[in-house]
Amino acid sequence: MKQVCGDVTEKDVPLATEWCTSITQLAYQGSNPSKSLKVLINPHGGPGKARQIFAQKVEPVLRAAGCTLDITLTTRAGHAIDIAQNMALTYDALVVVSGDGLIHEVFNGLAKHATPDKAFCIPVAPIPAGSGNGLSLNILGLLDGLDPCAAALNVLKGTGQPMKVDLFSFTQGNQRRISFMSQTVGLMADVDIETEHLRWMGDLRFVWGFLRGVVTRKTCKMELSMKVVEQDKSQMVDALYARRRSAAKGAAPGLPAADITPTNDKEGDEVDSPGNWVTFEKPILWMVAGKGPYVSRSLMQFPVSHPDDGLIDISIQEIVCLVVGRKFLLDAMEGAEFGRSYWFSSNRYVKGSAYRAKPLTNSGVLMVDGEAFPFEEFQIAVLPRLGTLLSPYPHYAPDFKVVDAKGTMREAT
Ligand SMILES: Nc1ncnc2c1ncn2[C@@H]1O[C@H](COP(=O)(O)OP(=O)(O)OP(=O)(O)O)[C@@H](O)[C@H]1O
Repeated sequence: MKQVCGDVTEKDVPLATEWCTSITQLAYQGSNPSKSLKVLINPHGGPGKARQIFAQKVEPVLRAAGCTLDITLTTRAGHAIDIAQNMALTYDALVVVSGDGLIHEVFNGLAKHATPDKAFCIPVAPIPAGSGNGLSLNILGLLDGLDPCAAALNVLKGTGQPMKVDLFSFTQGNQRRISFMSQTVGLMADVDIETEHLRWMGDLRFVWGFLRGVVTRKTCKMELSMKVVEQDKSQMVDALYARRRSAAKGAAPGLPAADITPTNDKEGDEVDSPGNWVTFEKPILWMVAGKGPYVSRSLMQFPVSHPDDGLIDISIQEIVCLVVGRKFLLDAMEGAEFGRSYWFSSNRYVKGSAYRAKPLTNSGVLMVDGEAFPFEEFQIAVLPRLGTLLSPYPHYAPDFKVVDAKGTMREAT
């Protein structure tokens, strides 16, 4: 018998091959690591290191696993929309090396695809290379969410069972866009826009912008109409953990026609969604609505969010007789990365199936998924389970700590 290596003979080769295949299957949790991937890289995202991050930390991992890569460097804003819109539906996943802005473009491109329902079934996998990287943090958690190598492994392992996620239909005038993460007005939106030029600072720009906002402390006047489904904070925490345990899955209903124009009739809904309409018209410091616990490493904005409950979490920071002063805002920074502000009584937090927002002043900032939009009336409806993500878990990765009777934060059980 011919020696192959050391004591290994020809007859051992089939056995060794079978053994290697089993190890590979074990390592990749039953998913085939050799994938066909469309890769989008934004060379100008965040601190501008996306190209190096991909070449040094991500590409070697994907190539070693035998993946076929079709790589495009985006050359302008809007480029990723065009690519996703015209993409062949033959890829196993769409890998996005950037921050959340490019992910926003990708989902909007998929919505314009000739066959959007099929296009939305191609899973999207973020590789963190922007400033906020909220989606990556939500999929991989605080520890791994900013690690490009962990994100590369998620691409190889995560396609076994992609995670369905709700998206939002954002309508303004007769324009419809897809939002996947957040809509923000007031101080938090000012923070985003006023620190655009500080992308080189990475996510520290948000902390700097918040401190600056505390000094200027402007209020914001909006009329908010929310179709509220749940508003009891303790029950929302209980539901979070119950749902994580069961991680229920259902069928994706698809993208409704693009012309769901808003109606002014509060009784008549453009979508058949649950809940009761509630109107809120007090001056506020900010309103942030969206999905996914983290919007950046320093802020767990929606700690009780579920990927696919068909609802949007809405957080309104009220002004209560000037109690919300500068000291309060500075205190609010402590524990913000663990969602401590969720428990503040001045943080009105509800889950709804739709909402409308109408600015009552002429000037202000509206950010959608971190991108600036006209400060005008808009409407949001949830598109249940339309998006598909690669994720190691069937739920968002970050844990939410609860506050006990003594005000100490602890892990929820
Ligand atoms: N080649 C390019 N030149 C200029 N802008 C680009 C280019 N490619 C993409 N963009 C734009 O850059 C915007 C921001 O990109 P990205 O999300 O990657 O970074 P970021 O905003 O720093 O990160 P985050 O959204 O997580 O804060 C995108 O919305 C996109 O419109």
